[in-house]
Amino acid sequence: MKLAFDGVTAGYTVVPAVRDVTLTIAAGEFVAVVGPNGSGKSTLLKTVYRALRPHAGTVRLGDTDVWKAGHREVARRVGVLGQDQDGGYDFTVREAVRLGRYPHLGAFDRLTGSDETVVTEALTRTGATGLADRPLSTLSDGERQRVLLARALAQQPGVLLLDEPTNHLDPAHQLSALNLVASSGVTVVAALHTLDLAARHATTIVALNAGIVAAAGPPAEVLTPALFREVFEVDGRLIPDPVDGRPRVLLRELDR
Ligand SMILES: Nc1ncnc2c1ncn2[C@@H]1O[C@H](COP(=O)(O)OP(=O)(O)OP(=O)(O)O)[C@@H](O)[C@H]1O
Repeated sequence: MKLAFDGVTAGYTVVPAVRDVTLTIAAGEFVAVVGPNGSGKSTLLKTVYRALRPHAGTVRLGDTDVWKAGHREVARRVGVLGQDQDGGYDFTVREAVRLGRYPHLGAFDRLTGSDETVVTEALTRTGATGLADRPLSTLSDGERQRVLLARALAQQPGVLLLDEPTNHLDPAHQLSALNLVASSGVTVVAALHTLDLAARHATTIVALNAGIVAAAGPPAEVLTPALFREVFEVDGRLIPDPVDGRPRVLLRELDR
């Protein structure tokens, strides 16, 4: 599903946290939103899942203005893996993942066999099958993050919003989680701090600096030495991976 921001300005006080963001994200793209702490990455995502109404501008999912559509319609189309989302601690893992199906059900509907198949598949794809009967409250941070990703996938959304989806994951699970969402065919917008993961997995990088889009485009066009210096205040460069040629990021402290 296509996602478009047109002149979006949003924030928590009179000072906007994101300013005049205009971006069109085609169906199936994997967009990594990168930027320093406080640059507005989470804020931009919140305008899509209706956690923060923009002061100005529109956010469109396909042809639907998300702030004019019903809450339920947006909840069906947008899957969210938020930052330190608790996910309902009294649930078992399987129950938590089942919640992903609820936006698709009517008020008195129950999950069907095909809903259960989707839940089982999401658990399998995220490597969480072995956790299915555990209470969510007993999981490690990384295990819980995988389960919440399973829930977002079980929702079969048109757009998947991921706010630092890998911050608790070990290296193998970081790579598998990003490969999984990249190959899902769903439009993905992920706020990522690890620039190497962003460069390797994203089709498009959006770099935010103090709430403004500093650059947007393919990794090799956006992640230039000048951008690393100006936006991230590091000495950075992109090099091809010696094994598969995909872009990798090398970072050093800036010589001042
Ligand atoms: N609930 C809030 N109330 C007031 N200000 C907020 C709130 N949430 C975020 N902000 C401010 O809005 C700005 C953008 O924050 P945001 O969380 O979008 O940044 P971010 O790029 O996701 O940061 P990080 O990399 O640290 O997670 C920051 O200046 C932040 O202090």
